[in-house]
Amino acid sequence: MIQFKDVHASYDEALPILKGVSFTVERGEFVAFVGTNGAGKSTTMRLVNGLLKPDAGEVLIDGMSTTELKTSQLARTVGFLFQNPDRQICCNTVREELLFGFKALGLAGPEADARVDALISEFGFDPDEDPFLMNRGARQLLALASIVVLAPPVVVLDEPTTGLDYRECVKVMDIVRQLHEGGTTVIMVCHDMEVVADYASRCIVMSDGQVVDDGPTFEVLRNSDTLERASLVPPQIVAVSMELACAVPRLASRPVGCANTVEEMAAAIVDERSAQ
Ligand SMILES: Nc1ncnc2c1ncn2[C@@H]1O[C@H](COP(=O)(O)OP(=O)(O)OP(=O)(O)O)[C@@H](O)[C@H]1O
Repeated sequence: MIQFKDVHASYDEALPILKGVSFTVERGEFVAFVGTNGAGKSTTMRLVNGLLKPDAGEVLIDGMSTTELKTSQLARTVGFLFQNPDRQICCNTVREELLFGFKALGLAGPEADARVDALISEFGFDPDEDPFLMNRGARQLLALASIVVLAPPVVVLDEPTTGLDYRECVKVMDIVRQLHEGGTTVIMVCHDMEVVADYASRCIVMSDGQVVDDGPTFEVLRNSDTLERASLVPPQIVAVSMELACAVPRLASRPVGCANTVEEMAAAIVDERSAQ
């Protein structure tokens, strides 16, 4: 469980970045952090993995403050995918890259080798390929695989789909979904509201270093005040159903005015037509 209690944080104490952030993420949740550029989302992620410590307040991981936990202890609990995979990749071959985390944590050995080999075949990697010659999507997959292989109970993903085409995005996010279904807690910063809507069950909205909304994803993404306050554009189907409900008030309580997905909207339109 991850708990932020009235957390204040900065890179330079004269310029506060987080201004009293509080939330709790329970084991097994899939939470998306959204908000405008500079809202403090990545800073919040750096506090989760202990790269940054709070100026005031507390960040607790399973009840232990990150100021007391050693970096190596935190690294075993929280896997971190950087926004740019090139900040993470440092080895000359895919196999070495996947073994790197085990070596850094002092866990190299036959079991680690077996896990790496299994993952290489699962992801379809060439173990001898130079990661720096792989394309952007493949490097992102490798960076994600280097976390998955360590099986941390929590993964933090800072904009995992930025710079990926649709096919690569689905591939990366399907792996994240499988991780979550296997019991991993997922915390993700994401600017793509379609991805947020498709994968996260809870959404925390940040603006100017504070949490301005926190709740089930579609409740948050259908809240006009939140959307305006954090300059968010909802997923297209949500936008269409909200527009319909606004333009024709009787539709607000009908499925067509509440549809969140393509499937729900298609079924709602069929219902609406057969009710006429
Ligand atoms: N390493 C750093 N040193 C100094 N200031 C920083 C550093 N990283 C971020 N900041 C500043 O902290 C503020 C919050 O940045 P942060 O990256 O947390 O926001 P964000 O919500 O993740 O934005 P984005 O969506 O653009 O990544 C910004 O004003 C940013 O310039």
